[in-house]
Amino acid sequence: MRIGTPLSDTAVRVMLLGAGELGKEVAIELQRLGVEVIAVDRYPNAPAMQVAHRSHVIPMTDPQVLNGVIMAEAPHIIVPEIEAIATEVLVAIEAAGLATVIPTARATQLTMNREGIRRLAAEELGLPTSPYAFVESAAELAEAAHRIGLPVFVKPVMSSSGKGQSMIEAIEDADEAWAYAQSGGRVETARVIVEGRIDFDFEITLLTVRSMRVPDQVRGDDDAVRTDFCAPIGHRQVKGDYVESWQPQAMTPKALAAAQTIAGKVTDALGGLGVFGVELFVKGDEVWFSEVSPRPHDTGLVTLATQTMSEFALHARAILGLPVDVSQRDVGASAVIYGGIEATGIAFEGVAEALAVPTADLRLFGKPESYERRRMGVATARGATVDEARERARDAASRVRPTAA
Ligand SMILES: Nc1ncnc2c1ncn2[C@@H]1O[C@H](COP(=O)(O)OP(=O)(O)OP(=O)(O)O)[C@@H](O)[C@H]1O
Ligand SMILES: NCC(=O)N[C@@H]1O[C@H](COP(=O)([O-])[O-])[C@@H](O)[C@H]1O
Ligand SMILES: [Mg+2]
Repeated sequence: MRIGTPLSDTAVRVMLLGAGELGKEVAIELQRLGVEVIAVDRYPNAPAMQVAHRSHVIPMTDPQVLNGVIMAEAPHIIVPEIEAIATEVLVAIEAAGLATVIPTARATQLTMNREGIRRLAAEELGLPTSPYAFVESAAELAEAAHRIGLPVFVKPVMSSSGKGQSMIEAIEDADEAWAYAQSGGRVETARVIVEGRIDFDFEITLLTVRSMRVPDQVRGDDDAVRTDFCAPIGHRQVKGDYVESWQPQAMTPKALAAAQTIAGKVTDALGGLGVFGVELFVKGDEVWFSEVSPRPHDTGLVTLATQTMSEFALHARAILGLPVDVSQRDVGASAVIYGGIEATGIAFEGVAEALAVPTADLRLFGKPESYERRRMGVATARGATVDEARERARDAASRVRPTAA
């Protein structure tokens, strides 16, 4: 793709739908390449808005309003960033040839809803997954949990970062899990997935990148797309939200091959260009598909410290049709900094102490409002071993103290 001058007739305009911490890093990478960036989210001063050329605050789940903003801005490329968008609008925009949706409108629609991607992966592609059922009431939930076998995970079909998610170990807890799922989704829907627990040794995100082969003339031809895999990222989740990640995660050659095969099949089926975060459970040589983000993944924040090109740089390059380099340079880790308090305009104490940890770096996202379990920043570090890097990242993160103004 030819890149023009931002804010002129030749500009390449990219619209981010969702302007959180992941979008902020993508926006910075696009800015570096001279792309005009428009950030959209549900609240003002979202992280990516602070580094975009302009921004819009709209309910992105309202089809009419979303369509209006897209029509007014006429972006060349639309980059969905969060699991709460009226994706039917993107389908129509793509069908009318008005913009390229990353990776494709269909992929965005399928992955926005756990039902779409789970049925594609398990029923169409035949990939191994946990046993599952979709239910629409507390009674159906209890019945499904009984059939699948306890413990089960209960999640709203449209949610992310563990919102509305719980694990139940007794049928009596079905009512509470149902109510929690209803309150926690990013979008109002009564549908819930019930999943049997996979007893894994560890879980990974396999960042998978679909990009154009060079030379550029072959654009438009299906064979022109190549798939690359980053080194596997290991992570630890608490209450369905990632708290720590590291790269690489050691695994057997057989498990790695199986992981790449699964990721290849899923991303081929979704199509388009860009980074995908393929979430997998691993036990010995065995691998299960969990879910996939058709965009950079939160656990992939570690790549800011480890790879030649972070997952955000890879996404920016890939969506512009530019070549990518997925090589890992260093062993590293990331650790999340939660708000811990409910307040607006908070301050961060201990930043100097955190950055005094060898190899440590920080991202403070600049979210205008903090709450207990809101991710407000992340610490990264490198090390001679994964253990050393994890220790350093955790140490750095723990030195940062969010405080009310
Ligand atoms: N069926 C399962 N078996 C075992 N663990 C599970 C299962 N489902 C979820 N988990 C655990 O909960 C975590 C979060 O689940 P999941 O990825 O489905 O939620 P999410 O809300 O989409 O989170 P995110 O948006 O951060 O990816 C998983 O990474 C895993 O640790
Ligand atoms: N697991 C998905 C994920 O990490 N998404 C990231 O979190 C933001 C929402 O944060 P918020 O809920 O604090 O506004 C999203 O915009 C995205 O950057
Ligand atoms: Mg997940």
